Amino acid sequence: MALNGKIAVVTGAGLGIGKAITEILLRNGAKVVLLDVNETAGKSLKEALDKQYGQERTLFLNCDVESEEQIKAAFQKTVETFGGIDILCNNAGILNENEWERSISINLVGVIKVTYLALEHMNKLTGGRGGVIVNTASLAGLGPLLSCPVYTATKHGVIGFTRAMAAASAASGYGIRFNALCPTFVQTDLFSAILDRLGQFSHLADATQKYIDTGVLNVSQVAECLLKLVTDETNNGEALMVKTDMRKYVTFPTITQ
Ligand SMILES: NC(=O)c1ccc[n+]([C@@H]2O[C@H](COP(=O)([O-])OP(=O)(O)OC[C@H]3O[C@@H](n4cnc5c(N)ncnc54)[C@H](O)[C@@H]3O)[C@@H](O)[C@H]2O)c1
Ligand SMILES: CCCCC[C@H](O)/C=C/C=C\C=C\C=C\[C@@H](O)[C@@H](O)CCCC(=O)O
Repeated sequence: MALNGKIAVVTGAGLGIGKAITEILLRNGAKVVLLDVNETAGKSLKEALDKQYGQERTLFLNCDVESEEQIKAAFQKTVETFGGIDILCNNAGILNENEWERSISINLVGVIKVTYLALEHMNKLTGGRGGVIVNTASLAGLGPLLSCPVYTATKHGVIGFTRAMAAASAASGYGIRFNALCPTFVQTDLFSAILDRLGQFSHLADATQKYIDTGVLNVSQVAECLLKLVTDETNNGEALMVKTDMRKYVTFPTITQ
């Protein structure tokens, strides 16, 4: 998929991995709608991007992925402004074992809500032009992160949802590819704040450090892998594992093996 003229929506675009995803999509020719609950971060990034790319290439909308109403309004505004949606990056997420229900609501339910509402605009069977949806999961979606069991569960759910949607889309003719991005630790605000977010598992901070010692990515390294999942049209139903020393498409058990 060439990105020139394509319309992308990125959730959690204001900071961290979402900001890097936004920037790499812009660099490669897409127009990007930035959705974030953090209005300050979103407006600040929009201001900076306007100077670099012009005001017409981006749109910032304050949107909480927990709110169906706000998501609907954001997609309506996106279609009114740019004419459609080709790429969706479900990136917004939190890590907070103290607020585990909210973690589920944002990391998993939010991905499902945004995906289902985007289908109304992207699905070829309902007048859309197809495209690609990439969900930011995590290495914790492939194996347990012992100090964050609910976060681990949300990311396992994101990968399962992504792979099932990829199969459903292919079998139904939606014209939409679905892929999951599974990075290890990445230097962002989420990562920096984790010692206060482990809740009843705070005693496992030292054990967690042993995982962290395997390496920490920068956001640009993650964005490069996102670009691959978006542009390589052979990628559907993939979970791309990203570590500091390797990238690998994960293989999963199948019903016949
Ligand atoms: N940092 C890591 O180590 C790491 C590793 C693998 C995967 N991830 C995942 O990457 C994604 C981005 O994380 P990050 O590290 O860039 O975090 P971050 O905290 O730096 O940025 C997350 C962004 O999402 C926004 N956001 C949070 N809740 C939201 C909501 N309800 N609605 C809309 N926007 C919301 C925040 O305002 C923020 O701008 C998350 O899904 C996270 O689970 C992070
Ligand atoms: C404490 C910071 C949390 C950041 C959250 C972010 O999503 C990063 C998670 C990073 C690592 C998770 C590691 C899990 C590792 C093991 O369970 C391992 O079995 C994973 C399986 C994949 C593999 O290494 O082959």
